[in-house]
Amino acid sequence: MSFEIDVRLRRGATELSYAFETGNGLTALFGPSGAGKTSLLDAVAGLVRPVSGRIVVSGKPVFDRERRIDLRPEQRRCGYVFQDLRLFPHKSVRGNLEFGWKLAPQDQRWLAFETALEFLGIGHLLDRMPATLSGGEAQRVAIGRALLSGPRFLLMDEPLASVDTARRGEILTLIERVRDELSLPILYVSHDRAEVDRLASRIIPVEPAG
Ligand SMILES: Nc1ncnc2c1ncn2[C@@H]1O[C@H](COP(=O)(O)OP(=O)(O)OP(=O)(O)O)[C@@H](O)[C@H]1O
Repeated sequence: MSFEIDVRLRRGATELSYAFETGNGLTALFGPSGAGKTSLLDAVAGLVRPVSGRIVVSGKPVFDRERRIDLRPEQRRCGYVFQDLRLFPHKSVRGNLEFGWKLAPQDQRWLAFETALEFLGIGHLLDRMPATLSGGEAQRVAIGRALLSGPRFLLMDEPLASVDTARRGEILTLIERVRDELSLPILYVSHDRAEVDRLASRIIPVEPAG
């Protein structure tokens, strides 16, 4: 199993619950705005603490309320590509990538810096600042920063949201390569049915609470 999830979260007045297990590959969380997709990614990353339940990734419990397990985000080794990318605006592309790279202890790095540049096609962007990048370029840098942190699994929140239509195919192909060539378990959020049909080996519907 890649992700074994059975948790309840509280977000403001809203209670959200999720229960599913996934195999390898890319699992899509699919549902309307406000249904609780990002909240679940945040809980898997360790940024939101569930009120109860457990989250296991590739056999390792990262949260288990009953067993009092709650690993810190950096102990979970997750690569998170945020919906709004969150590149550091004051750092160059190189600086952003190096930030991811430095997060990983040496023995947990499985992707060389040069290989990441080649894989993502971003070598020519190293000295650019994030504000000067197109949506697709910024997305590739955000994926690079996540991969360079030596993750055991990836969380991707609407990675096509800030990419214009002309470039979507390019990023979709890149995500397929991440899925197939790096064999990392991926939890992927989208509300675009065609996108999840193309990418996902499993689709988990997330419905609004109540
Ligand atoms: N920090 C917060 N405080 C209070 N309520 C929150 C908070 N974050 C999210 N919520 C609420 O929790 C619910 C789930 O939000 P979440 O962002 O997880 O949904 P989503 O499915 O990812 O939506 P979208 O597709 O619009 O990103 C919503 O009702 C939202 O208003």
